[in-house]
Amino acid sequence: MTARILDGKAIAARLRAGLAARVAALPFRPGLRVVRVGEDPASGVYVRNKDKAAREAGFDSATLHLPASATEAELLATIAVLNADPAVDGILVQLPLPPQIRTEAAIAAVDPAKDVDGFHPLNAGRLAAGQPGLVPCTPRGVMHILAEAGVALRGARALVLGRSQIVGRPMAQLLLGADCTVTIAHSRSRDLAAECRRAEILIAAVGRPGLVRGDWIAPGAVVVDVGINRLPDGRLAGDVAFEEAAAVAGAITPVPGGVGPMTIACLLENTLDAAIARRGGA
Ligand SMILES: NC(=O)C1=CN([C@@H]2O[C@H](COP(=O)(O)OP(=O)(O)OC[C@H]3O[C@@H](n4cnc5c(N)ncnc54)[C@H](OP(=O)(O)O)[C@@H]3O)[C@@H](O)[C@H]2O)C=CC1
Ligand SMILES: Nc1nc(=O)c2c([nH]1)NC[C@@H]1CN(c3ccc(C(=O)N[C@@H](CCC(=O)O)C(=O)O)cc3)C=[N+]21
Repeated sequence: MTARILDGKAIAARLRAGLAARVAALPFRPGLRVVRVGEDPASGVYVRNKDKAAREAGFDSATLHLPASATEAELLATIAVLNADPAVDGILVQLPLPPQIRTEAAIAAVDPAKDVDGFHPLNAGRLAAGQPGLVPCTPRGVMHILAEAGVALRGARALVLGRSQIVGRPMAQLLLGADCTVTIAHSRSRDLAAECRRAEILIAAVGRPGLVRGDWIAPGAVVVDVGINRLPDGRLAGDVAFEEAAAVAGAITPVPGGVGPMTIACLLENTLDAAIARRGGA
């Protein structure tokens, strides 16, 4: 048996085309601003891909670049200007930040109504409380992939590997909200392989290339690989050993071409949602 490949790149392209049509019908252009501090190399690709996708879909998109030596006060002042700018609907502060800046302070400074990353504690709290708000892009993208693949969520046993604020936790909240039976595993979990083998839906978000082996996967399971790891030879690899897993799973996302492009499409979706919530026009 060989797994169905869930083509995130194609799903993302369709999602972006739908967003572009909705943006074209608005009397204004939704505004997105990415704030980048310093030169984290992994962030470069992401920021460029995002800018291109945003412009193609008709968004007013720009990146503000502060030097690696910028102080926390300088970053907070930049965010305050964007919070006050009525043309700006979405603000994303690119992570990681240099060590002199507290990540929590930067996240908390963004107006929750413009927090298109969904990282602000108010939006994280809304998600945990089952209230509407801005949801982190990567987990939102995973939910789109599961929907497109026709995966039945109600009552399904889902395992989320990873408990970060930006991926694992919000992922688990969304699956719980969709009536999955959710387990969250992490670096202190006792028997990861056994936890994985119980899962009908397995979401890997750990940042360890090839950690999830083929014999950890239940036959027919749906495997979503969020991991994006740069190997020494320059290639990208997921958290799942793809060839082994694809021989056992029912469906699986590749890396690249899986969750990554969905993150960018959902950033645009969040920006459009934020723009409509702020200005009307739905
Ligand atoms: N596709 C996309 O668009 C995106 C992809 N990513 C990728 O997803 C991956 C995860 O990102 P992120 O959540 O930010 O990472 P973090 O490093 O913030 O979190 C990793 C999580 O995995 C757990 N973990 C680490 N090692 C192990 C292990 N050996 N066994 C079990 N659990 C482990 C950690 O446990 P503990 O809490 O105990 O430390 C932690 O909860 C990365 O590869 C990242 O590049 C991230 C964002 C977007
Ligand atoms: N505030 C903030 N929000 C983020 O959402 C955020 C961030 N900071 N910091 C960095 C991570 C990482 N991330 C990626 C998104 C898309 C791809 C992506 O499109 N990947 C392509 C491949 C790109 C390539 O070829 O390198 C793919 O998987 O097919 C990758 C990585 C968002 N992040």
